[in-house]
Amino acid sequence: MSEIVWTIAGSDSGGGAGIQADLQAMRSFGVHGCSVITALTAQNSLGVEALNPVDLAVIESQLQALTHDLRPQAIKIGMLANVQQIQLVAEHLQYYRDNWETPPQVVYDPVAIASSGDSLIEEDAQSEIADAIKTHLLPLVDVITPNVHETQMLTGVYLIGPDALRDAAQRLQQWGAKSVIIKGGHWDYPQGYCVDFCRHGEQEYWLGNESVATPHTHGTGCTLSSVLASCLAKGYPLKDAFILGKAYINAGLKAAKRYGEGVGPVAHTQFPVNLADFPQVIEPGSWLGDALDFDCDSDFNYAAGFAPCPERLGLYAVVDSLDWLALCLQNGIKTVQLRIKDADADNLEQDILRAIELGKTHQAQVFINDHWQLALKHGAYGVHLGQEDLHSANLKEIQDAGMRLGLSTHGFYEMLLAHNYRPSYMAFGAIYPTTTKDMSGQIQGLEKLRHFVPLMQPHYPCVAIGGIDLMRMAEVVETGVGSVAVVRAITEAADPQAAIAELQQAIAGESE
Ligand SMILES: Cc1ncc(COP(=O)(O)OP(=O)(O)O)c(N)n1
Ligand SMILES: Cc1nc(C(=O)O)sc1CCOP(=O)(O)O
Ligand SMILES: [Mg+2]
Repeated sequence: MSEIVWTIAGSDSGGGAGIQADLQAMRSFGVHGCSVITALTAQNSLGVEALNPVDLAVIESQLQALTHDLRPQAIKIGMLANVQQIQLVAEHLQYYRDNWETPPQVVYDPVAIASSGDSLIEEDAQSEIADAIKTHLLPLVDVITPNVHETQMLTGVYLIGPDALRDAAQRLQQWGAKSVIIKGGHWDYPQGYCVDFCRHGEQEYWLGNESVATPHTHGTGCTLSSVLASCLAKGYPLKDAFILGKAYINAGLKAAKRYGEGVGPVAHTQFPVNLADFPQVIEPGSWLGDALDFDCDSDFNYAAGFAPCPERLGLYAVVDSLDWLALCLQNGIKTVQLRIKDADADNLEQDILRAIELGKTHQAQVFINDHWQLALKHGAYGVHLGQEDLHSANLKEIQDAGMRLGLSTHGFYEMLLAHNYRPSYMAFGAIYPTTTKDMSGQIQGLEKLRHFVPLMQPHYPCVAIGGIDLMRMAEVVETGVGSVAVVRAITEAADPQAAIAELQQAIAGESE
């Protein structure tokens, strides 16, 4: 646990929200949480009995103490009770931005209304508070996470449908927030579903799942923003943090219990491990996409459920020529991919045809990268596609031909997007830095592989790829992954035949 995250928020005497929820969520994600308390709310499960903002000097002293020693990678901001508190926190954020070598990422949950329906800001100052948030705080915020009421309060946009959410998010971005996550917990659109929206720069992400039927939802907003801050502190991209936040909340709602006579707290569990807790990535063409009126490319041929391949693919060689492919097959590798990146290569079709024939001769699984039309034309065992290919390839034809489909993923969001298609296998990369391909910003590491494998391997053969060599094979195979794909470990080996034998042995030895 080396990352530090601060929460600047109110204390909830009832123990379900505010600082009390934030620190529990941070612990679940393995970061060290520090607190700056802005208000001592007197709350229980029935409502807010008193607000009690903390003096500015007391907030200042907490911030100073943490600044002197425990500098954070991310800050979660929750309840700020008045305009003066907003200004003070904004001054500090500006200072960190101007003076620290690596300023923290800032996640702001603009807490205004508790789940009991009670206001958490000084009510007679609502409009000044909204103005101060827009003027002082939003320009310093990386992610703002309002619920439907808070979005309407801040933007004046009435959230009647997806376009209204887009419009509201853009307004919040115009005031300075880099990214916006609008929580759909109170939205109930489509009925019985919980849909959340993220606008990150110009990019949009929509996640949805059936609403969890429980009245015990106290602290969900605080918890989500704390998970986001924790994941950002650990270097996760926002779209992955968004997925994990939703999954953690879903698990917490399912496990939530009654404490007191009113709204109980969302439970705090662990880093999400059950696929059933994860949300669905909503895409155009899907049922939820249609319900939300998403535009769909007319030539998009959505298909899900592809022919199976062996549960464990073992050593998987990815090569760029017929000669390498033949050498791998002759040396006993049973899964090989022909990855020719030059679409105008001489003899491209001829090489693909020959690769498919060689695969049949050796009773091996030969996958063709990218060139799905030629793979279809010549009856390949399978194709390997990237996520960017999903809307251009004719998935229906690939499925109808009984051809296997392998899909690349880079992180939790792409993993769930790939899951929508029920492919024949799923690849996770890049596990380590590699020089074969520019994978900057997409290095997953072993810790994430350890999460991906138990989530997906019960459903698909899983493949680890990127920077893997003989030295690293043992720790990769230890994650339980059933297949390891390599390029340079074979093609740049001094003795490729010996390297293949050693790699095969390392996989077999470790998975025994
Ligand atoms: C087994 C395996 N995993 C991932 C990839 C990468 O595929 P993609 O994202 O389509 O990128 P390119 O290989 O086309 O550069 C792969 N080829 N094989
Ligand atoms: C082709 C490829 N795809 C990756 C992904 O993560 O999607 S990593 C990668 C390169 C793998 O090469 P090497 O074994 O030489 O590191
Ligand atoms: Mg590709």
